[in-house]
Parts: sequence; C-alpha cells; structure tokens
Amino acid sequence: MTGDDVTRDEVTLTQLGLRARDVKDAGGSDGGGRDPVITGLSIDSRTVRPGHLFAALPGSAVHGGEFIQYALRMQAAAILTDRKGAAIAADALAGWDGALVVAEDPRAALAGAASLWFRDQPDHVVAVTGTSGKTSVASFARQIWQALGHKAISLGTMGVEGDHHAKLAHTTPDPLTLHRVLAEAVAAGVTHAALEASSHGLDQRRLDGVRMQAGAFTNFSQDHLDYHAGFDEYFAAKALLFNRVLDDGASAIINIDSARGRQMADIAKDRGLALTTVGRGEDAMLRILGQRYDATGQDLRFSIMGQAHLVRLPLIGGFQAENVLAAMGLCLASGDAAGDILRVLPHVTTVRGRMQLTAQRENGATVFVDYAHKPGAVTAALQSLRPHVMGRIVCVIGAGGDRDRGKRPLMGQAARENADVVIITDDNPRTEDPALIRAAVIEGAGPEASEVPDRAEAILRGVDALQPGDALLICGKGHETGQIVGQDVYPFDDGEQASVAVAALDGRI
Ligand SMILES: CC(=O)N[C@H]1[C@@H](OP(=O)(O)OP(=O)(O)OC[C@H]2O[C@@H](n3ccc(=O)[nH]c3=O)[C@H](O)[C@@H]2O)O[C@H](CO)[C@@H](O)[C@@H]1O[C@H](C)C(=O)N[C@@H](C)C(=O)N[C@H](CCC(=O)O)C(=O)O
Ligand SMILES: Nc1ncnc2c1ncn2[C@@H]1O[C@H](COP(=O)(O)OP(=O)(O)OP(=O)(O)O)[C@@H](O)[C@H]1O
Ligand SMILES: N[C@H](CCC[C@H](N)C(=O)O)C(=O)O
Ligand SMILES: [Mg+2]
Repeated sequence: MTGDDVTRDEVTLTQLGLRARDVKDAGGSDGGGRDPVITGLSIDSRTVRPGHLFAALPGSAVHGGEFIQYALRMQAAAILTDRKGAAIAADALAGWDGALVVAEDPRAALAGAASLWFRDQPDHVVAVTGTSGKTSVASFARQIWQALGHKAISLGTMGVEGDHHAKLAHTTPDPLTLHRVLAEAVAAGVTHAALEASSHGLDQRRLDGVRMQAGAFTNFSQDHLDYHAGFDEYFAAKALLFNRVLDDGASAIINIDSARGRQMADIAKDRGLALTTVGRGEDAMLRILGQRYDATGQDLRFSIMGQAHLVRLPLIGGFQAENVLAAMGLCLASGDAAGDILRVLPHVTTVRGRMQLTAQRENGATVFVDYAHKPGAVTAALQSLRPHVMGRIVCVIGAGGDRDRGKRPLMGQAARENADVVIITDDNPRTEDPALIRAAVIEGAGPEASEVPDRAEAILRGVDALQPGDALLICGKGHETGQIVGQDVYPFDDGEQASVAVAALDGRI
C-alpha cells in the first residue's frame, strides 16, 4: 500500500497534482504554498516513512484523520485529507510545518497522485464491470490478446495473470497497489491490460487516474447490499465506469439483454462513448444467434454487425458466450481486427473455478466447480449447466459470513428452483455462526434440502449421489484455496475434494 519502493527524483507535491492550502481555517498552522519533495505515498499510517504523502481517507469503520498524528510522528512531509480529517487532527496539525492538502474528494486526489507517481500504464487498458462475469471477461480478453501475440495481463479477483504475475487482496486494488502493478507490468513489457472494476472500487475511486480505451458491462443482479444502500446505489456505482472513469472518446461494450443493460447503454450514449451492444436481440451489434450444447462445450453462432460466424467454444454455460462476446468487443475497441480475433477465439479456455469440469466418475457423471456466490449467478450457473447434462443436477451450496445477509435465502431458493438435489454446507463463515448462515440459506432452499455442515463431507455426499448422466455443481468457492473460519484460513479446495471423493467412491484409493 505504499509507493516508496519506486525511486523518484525530486517529485514535489505540485508535480503530483496537489496543492497545499492555507490551513488556518482547518485549525493548523499556515501551510499555504508549501511544496515539499515527496519520497513515497501511503494510505495506511503504519506504512508511512519520512518524506511520505499520507492520504487520510474517510473509511467505513474509522476516518483516516484519526491516524494523522502517527503519520506526523513518522515525519510525513504532506497530508492529504478532507475537511473532516483536518478537523479530527487539528491538535496534531497545530504548529506542524508540513504541507496539508484538504481536498473535497481526497480519494480522487489520491488516485490522480498515484497515476503521476507511478507514471507508466500499458498502452491499451480496458475495464469490465457487472455483478457477474467480470473475472471471466477480463480473462478472455487477456487470452485473446496473448493469442494474438500481445503481451497482456488480466487483473482482478484472481490477482494479476498473464505476462506478469502478482497477488492481490482485492478485486479492484487501492490506487497505490493498482498503479504500482500497472507500472511493474509495463516494465515487464506488457502492452495490454484488462481490469475488473468492482462496485467498491468504482465507488471508492480506486480506478480513477487509469487511462482506459474501453469499458464493458456484463449484467446486474443482487450483491453487496451490505455496502451499497440499495439496488439503485449499487447500479449507480457500476455506472461510474461509464459516466466518470472512462476517458472521453472511449468505447463502451454493453450487454443489453436486460432493462438495466439498456439503462447502462443510455448512460454511455449520453456520455458520448462509442457504443457496442452485446445480446441476443435483433439490435445487438455483437449478437448471439444460436448455441448448441454438449458435454464438453458449445457451438456458438453469432454475428458481428450483421455478418454471421460459427465458433466452437470449450466452455460450459450459455452465459459464457455473452462473456466471450464482451471480451471480443473490448479487444476490437483496443485496436485488434475482427478477423484476427475470430481466428484465435476457439482457443479461449475456461477460467479456474468458473464452470470448470474438475472430476468425472466411472459412470460418466461429471463434477463442476463454480464461483456462483450470489442469487443471480447461482440461477445462471444451474440453468446454463442444464442443457449440457442428460441426467439430474446435484448442487452443493453455502453462503459466506460477514457479507450481504439478504442474499442467503435467495441463493437457497435459486438452488431449489434450478437443481434436482440440494445440499447446504458452509462457505467461509468468517466471524458468524455457521449454523445461522445455513439456516438462512435453507429458508430459501426448503425442507427437502439436506444440511451437511462439513464441506468435504457435503462434496462426498454430492459425488455419491451421482448416477450415470448426472452432474454435480459445487457453488461458491471457485478458485479459492481456503475455508475462512473466524480469523483462520484452513486449506480447502473444492476441485481437490471432488477428485478425492470420486477416487474414494470409485475404489481408486
Ligand atoms: C468496505 C471497503 O471497501 N473497505 C476498504 C476501505 O477500507 P475502509 O475505508 O473501510 O478502512 P477503515 O478501516 O475504515 O480505515 C479508514 C482509513 O484509515 C486507514 N488506517 C487504518 C488503520 C491504521 O492504523 N492506520 C490507517 O491509516 C486505512 O488505510 C483507511 O484508509 O479501504 C481499504 C484500503 O483501500 C480497503 O482495504 C478496505 O477493503 C476492505 C478490507 C474490504 O474487505 N473490501 C471488500 C469488501 C472489497 O473492496 N471488495 C471489492 C469487491 C469484491 C467482489 O465483488 O468480488 C473488491 O474490489 O475486492
Ligand atoms: N455473464 C454471466 N451471467 C451470469 N452469470 C455469470 C456470468 N458470468 C459468470 N457468471 C457466474 O458468476 C460466477 C462468477 O463469475 P466471474 O468470476 O467471472 O464473475 P465476477 O463478476 O468476477 O465475480 P466476483 O465479483 O465474485 O469476482 C461464475 O462462476 C458463474 O456462476
Ligand atoms: N469477493 C467476494 C467473494 C465471495 C466468495 C464466497 N466464497 C464467500 O466467501 O462469500 C466477497 O468477498 O464477497
Ligand atoms: Mg471477479
């Protein structure tokens, strides 16, 4: 979370786009006009070093202004905050001779400063938002670019993947981490980057300051209502990509199959962005004309501006076609030709933990691991698996602790309505009582669902239930490798557990 590992010669506050103001009215000494050399950027007081700019941001738990006193003790050269932060730290700032920047929106100011500090960004950057499909679209865009010979990364829930690698704690990292990673990628030769834009990230301006050529919108359903005040606020956060973050003249690739998609298309149009629509309807520019499913993937018939094409995709789930076309739209917007993209499209592979075939029983029944952890995604995952499966669908599902509580019964309901057998289990209970989370999911899943608290046993039971032609969908953890209980993380991998269960039941161990 710091920027002090990059050496900059004599970068001053003004060169980071910031101006110290006369702070008398904020209760401190007169710092007006000061322009110190900055040695690094910090958003956490615990990482401040002498000469740093410390950004004291309004938080959800506490205002960063509370920590200004510690940053001053560490000899910060400048403080960036808002009026409230300056007021909170008035006593500590009194008599301090550094530079205080009081900004209307310190997060926006920080994002701008981070982009100037780290400087380098790949030539072609695109972003994708939406409730589901962000990781998949970002990965598909990166795969297409790499297949075309570009050096490319995708950046999001899975960390940084492609021609540069890094671990990330967030889907959309804070601006210091984001700009550092982008600069490191450029140093590694990367020219193309596809970013996931989470609603938290957009709301907190984590992406402001990134120069982008295009943005995509996948879909909209319930999630994160613990953070956003309601559906409209959640949608408004996603819309920020199109009405604020994207550069003028950028392209918008919007899935218009829902009312919210059409609303987003209007927002992009009003902003003057170059609009490409994706969907199944007649007016979609990248249009799905038909899909034929089998056990290992699908044939997709689609059109680009009215011209029909057929492609074989080794991907499970009808919605993957929407994701692939959104990725194609992003690659077109970043300058690649349709003919070139069409040539490499059949090589796109599924993203780890997204409708991923991970095990198969001797009787032919299949086991898929998926990351559906919100009602819309559970419905989409189960419904889209159906045409690939001749027999029954068994679903193992739970909901995460310390997250949106309202989604739990809805996830249970989605499982009941779209699977034949439902097993409720734990998924990262975190600090909550797992039995209460399960009870909330069962409220929607109904009395016929069985409750198996231990996730490994739930998977074993799900695999055991599989008859020839059946499929098991294990929802919620996707690529995750741990079960979070309290503050502890226990190693746990759904795919691994499924393979062990299959081997045990088919007598191979
Ligand atoms: C709700 C939320 O998004 N919180 C993020 C936010 O923290 P906050 O503003 O709530 O922080 P706070 O604890 O109130 O502290 C306020 C300020 O004081 C600073 N501080 C705090 C303690 C201290 O000793 N010194 C200090 O300076 C903090 O750095 C912060 O700037 O800013 C922090 C720094 O960037 C983030 O780490 C933190 O992410 C938390 C941990 C988080 O869990 N976020 C999740 C919900 C999130 O962002 N998820 C999205 C979406 C995921 C998805 O859809 O898949 C994501 O993009 O990952
Ligand atoms: N286009 C789509 N429409 C509906 N559901 C989808 C779509 N794409 C993916 N999903 C479902 O959502 C799950 C998560 O997909 P993905 O990781 O690509 O989305 P995401 O938006 O990055 O999610 P997160 O916010 O959790 O990181 C998948 O495992 C699948 O069940
Ligand atoms: N980025 C999402 C992932 C949730 C995955 C699921 N396994 C859970 O723990 O709820 C979140 O933190 O809300
Ligand atoms: Mg994601």
